[in-house]
Amino acid sequence: MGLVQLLKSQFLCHLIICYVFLVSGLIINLLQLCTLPLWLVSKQAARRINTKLGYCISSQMVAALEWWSGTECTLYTDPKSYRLYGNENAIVVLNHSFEIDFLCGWTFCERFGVLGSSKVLAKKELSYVPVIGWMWYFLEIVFCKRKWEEDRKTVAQSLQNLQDYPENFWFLLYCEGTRFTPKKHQISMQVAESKGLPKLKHHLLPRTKGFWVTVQNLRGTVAAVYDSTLNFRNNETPTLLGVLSGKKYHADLYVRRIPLEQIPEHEVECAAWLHKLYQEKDGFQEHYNQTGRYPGPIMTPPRRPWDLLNWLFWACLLLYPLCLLLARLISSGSMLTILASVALCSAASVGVRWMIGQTEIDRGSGYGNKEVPLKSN
Ligand SMILES: CC/C=C\C/C=C\C/C=C\C/C=C\C/C=C\C/C=C\CCC(=O)SCCNC(=O)CCNC(=O)[C@H](O)C(C)(C)COP(=O)(O)OP(=O)(O)OC[C@H]1O[C@@H](n2cnc3c(N)ncnc32)[C@H](O)[C@@H]1OP(=O)(O)O
Ligand SMILES: CCCCCCCC/C=C\CCCCCCCC(=O)OC[C@@H](O)COP(=O)(O)O
Repeated sequence: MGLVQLLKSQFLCHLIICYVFLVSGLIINLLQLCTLPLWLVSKQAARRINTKLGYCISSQMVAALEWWSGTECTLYTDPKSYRLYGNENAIVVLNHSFEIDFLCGWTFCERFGVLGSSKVLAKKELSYVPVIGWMWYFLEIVFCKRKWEEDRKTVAQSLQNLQDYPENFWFLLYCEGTRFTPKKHQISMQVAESKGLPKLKHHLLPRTKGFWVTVQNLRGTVAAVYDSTLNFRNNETPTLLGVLSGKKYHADLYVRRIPLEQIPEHEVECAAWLHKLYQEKDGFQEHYNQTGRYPGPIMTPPRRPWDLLNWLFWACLLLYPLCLLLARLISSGSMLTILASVALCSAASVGVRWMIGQTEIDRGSGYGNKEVPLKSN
């Protein structure tokens, strides 16, 4: 192990990165809260400011992936479509099998300049996660309870609010609705069978209602669907803790741009279209597993310095007072103050570990885990 790699694996480095993320994140959450009165005066100005503030948080995680772990992200796509990425609104459909798939998604957002404004249809539970979840309120992220009867109105309403969004955005949709596990896969394939649909090997059966309602409500606002299929080289199962420890991964993303006009308007046809799309995606994954690559040319955008500069800015701002505080603490010689500080740091570490746990599949929800009474087709 080289010296740099040894440094990256040190717990102290992880503590510093997490400290900067947590404290800067809470400061930014507070600044976001301060923009509330502005929403009444100028909604568009408030939105623009919040995309910048949001960028300051999410780009720290991207910087950890790109600059700290040195993970490489390769994009397979056609050059004609490539020119449009970042210059139009789009719905992104992505497979949901990896703990850091969202982070790779964010990395591409960063490289195409839409990180601050990126959107997702997220489970409601994530809105309670400090820093990221709180940031999302101000970025108008669409939350769902994964209970269609409750979601149908709220999701449609939140989507309609995006119709006059002042910046280009990508709206991410994980149609599988939950992360891939062998058990969830087995159950969803039973559902596929009962519906007379072909079985998928690498994906869960997509949930179609969220896709349909998104397409319906963003018609005229977004130009295309970016069908995106992600995989990692060497059968890696990347984790956020791995990234934090400086482990380098290699992500491959295959993107096809599908103009929105090609997607059927009627719900049943739209659902059938999505099922067909997932059958094709399954084929791409099989192709990847056999050949180690996706079809088409490689058009990888280079990483930009802004995420790193943002992290360095916050690190300088927050590490200096921390060092001063530590020096005073030690020189004070008060055992009580030192113990109280250690307790506070431990509590913060446990908090961050819990946040990281939100990305871990083993700690994932039970959604899609229950056998459903099947109606035969
Ligand atoms: C150039 C570069 C391009 C791309 C770069 C890539 C990406 C970057 C883009 C943007 C980045 C932005 C942000 C990223 C940051 C962070 C993201 C983090 C995480 C958030 C992700 C989540 O939280 S995922 C979970 C929430 N989302 C979803 O669930 C979406 C999908 N779900 C739906 O659409 C659902 O329909 C629903 C949620 C709207 C409602 O769910 P509900 O369960 O109530 O209803 P359903 O109708 O779906 O269920 C009943 C029907 O389903 C059938 N069924 C039953 N069991 C199963 C089963 N196990 N599997 C499949 N189907 C099942 C059942 O039979 C019913 O069928 P019907 O035919 O009767 O409808
Ligand atoms: C600069 C580095 C900072 C390191 C510290 C980072 C601390 C982590 C902070 C926030 C973590 C929250 C990120 C939320 C994104 C999680 C995305 C996700 O994968 O959600 C799962 C959801 O789709 C489906 O859930 P289930 O599979 O049903 O369960």
